[in-house]
Amino acid sequence: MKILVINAGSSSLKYQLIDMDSSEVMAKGLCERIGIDGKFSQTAGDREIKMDVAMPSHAEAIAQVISAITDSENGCIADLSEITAVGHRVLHGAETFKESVLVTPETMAGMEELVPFGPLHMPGNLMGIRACEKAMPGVPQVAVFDTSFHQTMDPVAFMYALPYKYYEENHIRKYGFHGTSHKYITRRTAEMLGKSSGEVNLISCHLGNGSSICAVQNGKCVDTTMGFTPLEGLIMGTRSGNLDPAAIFEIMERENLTPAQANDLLNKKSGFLGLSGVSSDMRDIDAAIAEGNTRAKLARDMLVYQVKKYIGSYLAVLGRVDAITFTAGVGENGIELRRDIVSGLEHLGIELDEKRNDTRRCEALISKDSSKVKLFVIPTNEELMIARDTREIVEAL
Ligand SMILES: Nc1ncnc2c1ncn2[C@@H]1O[C@H](COP(=O)(O)OP(=O)(O)O)[C@@H](O)[C@H]1O
Ligand SMILES: CC(=O)OP(=O)(O)O
Ligand SMILES: [Mg+2]
Repeated sequence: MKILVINAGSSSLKYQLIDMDSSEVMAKGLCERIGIDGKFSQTAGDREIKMDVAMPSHAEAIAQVISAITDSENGCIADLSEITAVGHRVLHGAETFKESVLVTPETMAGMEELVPFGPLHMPGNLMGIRACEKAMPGVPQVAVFDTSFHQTMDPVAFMYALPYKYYEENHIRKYGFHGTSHKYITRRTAEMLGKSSGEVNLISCHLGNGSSICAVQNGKCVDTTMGFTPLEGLIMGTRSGNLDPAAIFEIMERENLTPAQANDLLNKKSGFLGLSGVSSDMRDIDAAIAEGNTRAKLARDMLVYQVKKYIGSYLAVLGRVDAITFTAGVGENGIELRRDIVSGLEHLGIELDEKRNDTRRCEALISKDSSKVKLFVIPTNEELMIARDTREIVEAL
């Protein structure tokens, strides 16, 4: 069974074509700068494609993906009919979709209603589904939600202390995101500890362009840092993370901003980019720090401080913690960042092994043998999780 997995972001689209029988990733690629100019790359075995392609919307990106995987020279399948099903990452399931679902006219209508809950991601997610429907009519498609893994949170963790009617009537509450990644990290961490998922307590740190931390008890999410949207929690590439809402009312009044402009300010102009004035990208932040940029250093120090603070609070929530796992672009590559996050936590049984920590982008135990809490780096694999859910739903049809 060959499954195409589409992970559509606000301005990018990652994809993998996976042969589920052999677990082989037949092709893997990335469409970047959708809506700006358009850059495309794909690897299929030892064959590579890299080119500039105009991609005004996600529809052109999907067309490019299809053309690349079926390319006679550098592709990996002769015809689209080889694809059994398509799995899509969808940002927001809210309280409507607690688990992955088959895409039907009804579920599609339900997802349309959630666009206001995820204005940066949902339009691209849904456009990706529609474009695949058009290119592969009749091929089953499955939606896998970033929110699903967090559905096990208790109301004490997910409620906001707003007038209750906003929860009852408008479903305003914490949902949490990166759930597919946190679920994968939970499973892999359990495997590395020689435990079943249901036995493991961990703190999963997904630190990328978007970042979130998840507290997992007996394999289930009990709390997470992102909220109603992926804006809450940690400082991120362009997102502010937590702040006093009164601060934004003050700015809105002062600069006469509309709610949409304020949303844009917090989601796209804040975080590392807004603080440093340099970039949203951690590699650029590191380079700026090396040149003595104090605002870039402040942004990085804030991330370290905030992750440390959440680790402390989730240790309190969980009681026993078997492991802390780092994943995503910054978590997998940030050797010094990981060191700084866990330094000073030795009294809590968290002991980093500096030599083991000298690793990037591969699975590794990075704590000392004497460390009560094990520390791991595990590259995330959202695409594999999406493919597995897709197979399960399609096989049950
Ligand atoms: N070698 C590296 N060292 C430090 N940070 C890195 C490295 N490689 C990638 N990153 C950072 O990872 C982030 C992107 O993470 P990623 O998980 O790919 O993001 P997303 O999926 O949210 O787009 C960027 O800030 C990037 O700078
Ligand atoms: C939910 C979210 O923030 O996703 P990403 O990290 O891909 O931006
Ligand atoms: Mg990501």
